[in-house]
Amino acid sequence: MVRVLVVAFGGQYNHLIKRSIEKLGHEADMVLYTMKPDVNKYDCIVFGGGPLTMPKDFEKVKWLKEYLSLGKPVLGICLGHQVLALLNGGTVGPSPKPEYGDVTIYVDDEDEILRGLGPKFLAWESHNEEVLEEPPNSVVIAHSDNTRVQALKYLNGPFYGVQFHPEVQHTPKGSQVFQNFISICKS
Ligand SMILES: NC(=O)CC[C@H](N)C(=O)O
Repeated sequence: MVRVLVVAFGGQYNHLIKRSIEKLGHEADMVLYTMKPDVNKYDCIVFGGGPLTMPKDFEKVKWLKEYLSLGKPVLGICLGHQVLALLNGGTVGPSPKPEYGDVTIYVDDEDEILRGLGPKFLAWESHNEEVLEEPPNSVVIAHSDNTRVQALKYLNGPFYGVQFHPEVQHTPKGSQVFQNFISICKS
């Protein structure tokens, strides 16, 4: 069994991340980022979504950089994906075309985190900001018509980011993302 720490940023779907992981038979605890949760007893970490605006609020979440040096797998979702990108030297700012609702995601590289999801799938989106320039140590592995960086894989660690929400039922194949992440956590 894999033990996952879900770092919550106050997003309305954060508890669904915990539920998605538990449904797969694994353990997940959710702790608000302001509590600076101790990550020692967990195998991997998820950064959830939330109403913070990046990069304006980056100072508040900068301390999460500590987690990246531990070598544990990290999955960033929506805001969490934006935070992960900023921690790794990417650029985040207002979306030229914000997305809300069902969006088709095109898989550019069916890497381990998007295994079983190509060549395209439907996902739920809710964001006003996005990763405008990916970090130098990352590769864009999915895009949509309005957002160039829908998913990132990092080359400096087992880190992954998705702009869409795999945890809601409006993303029918979302559970596959968590299944893939759990497999990464196990390896
Ligand atoms: N749902 C979210 O996590 C939103 C993240 C961020 N505030 C944005 O609008 O892009």
